[in-house]
Amino acid sequence: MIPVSRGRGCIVEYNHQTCLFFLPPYIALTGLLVSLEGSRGAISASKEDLDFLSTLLQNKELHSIVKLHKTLVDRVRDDRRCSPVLSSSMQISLDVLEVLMPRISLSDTSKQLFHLLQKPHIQGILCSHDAVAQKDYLPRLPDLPQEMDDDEETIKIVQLVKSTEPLGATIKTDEENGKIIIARVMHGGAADRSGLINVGDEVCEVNGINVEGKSPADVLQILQHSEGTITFKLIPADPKGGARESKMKVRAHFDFNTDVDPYIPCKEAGLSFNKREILHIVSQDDPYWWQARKEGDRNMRAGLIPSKALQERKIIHERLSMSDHKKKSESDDYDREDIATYEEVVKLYPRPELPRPIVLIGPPGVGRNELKRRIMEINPDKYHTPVPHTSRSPRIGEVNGKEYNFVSRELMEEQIARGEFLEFGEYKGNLYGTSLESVKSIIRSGLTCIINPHYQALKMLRTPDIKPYIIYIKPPPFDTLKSTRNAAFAMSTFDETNSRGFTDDEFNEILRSSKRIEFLYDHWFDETIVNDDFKMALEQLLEIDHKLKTEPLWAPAAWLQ
Ligand SMILES: Nc1ncnc2c1ncn2[C@@H]1O[C@H](COP(=O)(O)OP(=O)(O)OP(=O)(O)O)[C@@H](O)[C@H]1O
Repeated sequence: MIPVSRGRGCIVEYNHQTCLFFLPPYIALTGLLVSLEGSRGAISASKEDLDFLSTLLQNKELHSIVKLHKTLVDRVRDDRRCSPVLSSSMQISLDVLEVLMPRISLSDTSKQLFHLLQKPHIQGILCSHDAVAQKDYLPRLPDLPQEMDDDEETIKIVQLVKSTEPLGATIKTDEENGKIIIARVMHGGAADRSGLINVGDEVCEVNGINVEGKSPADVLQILQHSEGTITFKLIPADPKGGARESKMKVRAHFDFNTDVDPYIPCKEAGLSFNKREILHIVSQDDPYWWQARKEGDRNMRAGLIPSKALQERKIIHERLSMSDHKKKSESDDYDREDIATYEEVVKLYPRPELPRPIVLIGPPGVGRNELKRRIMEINPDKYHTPVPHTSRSPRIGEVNGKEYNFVSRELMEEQIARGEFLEFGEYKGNLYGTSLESVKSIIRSGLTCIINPHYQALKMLRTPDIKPYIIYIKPPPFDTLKSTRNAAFAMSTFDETNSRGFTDDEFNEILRSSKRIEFLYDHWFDETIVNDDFKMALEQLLEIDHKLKTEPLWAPAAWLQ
């Protein structure tokens, strides 16, 4: 008779006596081997089979697997050892990356760790760990009431302990049958964490009060007046399993105030935010109202925000009504193609070998050139600006590639037609321009490229192969603009000879043009510097550049795809 093992016990027929050992499986393996060797003569099997079995039972790998299995089984049994030590390993890894960033050049180990932590599969494991670890089943609830309806199979009774935290679910009247149903469950809220309340569940009773025929406002009143435990009697919707939380992060391109929004289905469930804030979209299940959290917000409950489609509709509607009220010339701006709502973003880590170029955008005359000139003067080995191209002939003393790249008019026209120039123009019969390739070659050289192109060049620059960091140089209000420029005897850039100060009309023109640039492009600005005090503006620019080289910063997700 060949020994057999069943489950964790082990039945061994040995000398026609049946013994039942409840031994750890790996010890049982040894027992089997002993019994096999001791009863070879009594077993009616070929020597070949017995040798095979004996070798198998001695196999080290088999012993290791059985041992591993036992360890896992023991751990799963022991609840305390299974609970996660933390649920924010992803955030910790990001913190570690930030700490490591300025130190990667110090040792190979920190460099290795820095690269390892950025690997998608490591981040994937950490994310999955946190998702599992964050499943919070607290608070512990009292026992369920004894009495149950006859049709108890279709009813579920959910008890939640009332706290200061909102329930995190909204209700509505079902249009077809007039019943109260769960309309939304906010991700991370108390209802969601309970895992017991789902969208579509029909509410029959709240704290023993039948809600049939009542309005959502009546039910809300019951909830507000209840103390301690809230008991819901629900008819479950089709159980489809909880929706998984999305990991999408977006930058908002508009302000949203839940208190003044006329369309939001439940103000209390809304999430107000400001333009440029980073939002973590946790659910897009509803076509009109997404659920989101603010990035870095410790409050785990998500709030309602308008979906991209809803916000686009709002913007189109606003533009149409504005253009109805304005003359054509005034409404031109509102024809801009971009309908900026949300942009998906990811954190972009600095790459010392490929520094991101700094692009200074602003109205002509605001001081971009002066800022660029001064930052290059302070650190000429670090910052470079592209050498422009021209079709004019070199003057005495001018060197090709230094003041200008001198090219023929035909070649420059061909390159312009192929879209290879960021910007170009004609002055006194000669073409001048900055090529995209000249920007790329500075990036490749490891230097920081700094440029101050016309704002129309932004579209061409904002691409994955350039990854620009766009800084908007904003003029201060009229009085400050005028007083700072006059005090510095600033030369007007509107005057071709550059030999006089700015006029009031020119200051107004700077402000007008800044409004237009903001309207058209402010969703692309990574940062804004108000150029009132020049020294402070320069300091801010240097700080931004330091941040750009040492910190992971949000950038369009499309750049990494
Ligand atoms: N904060 C400031 N305070 C005083 N003067 C300033 C300040 N910033 C710039 N200026 C002066 O304003 C003038 C115009 O600046 P600059 O040439 O840099 O403008 P710009 O934005 O490059 O305009 P353009 O694109 O038309 O050349 C210069 O004389 C500059 O020294």
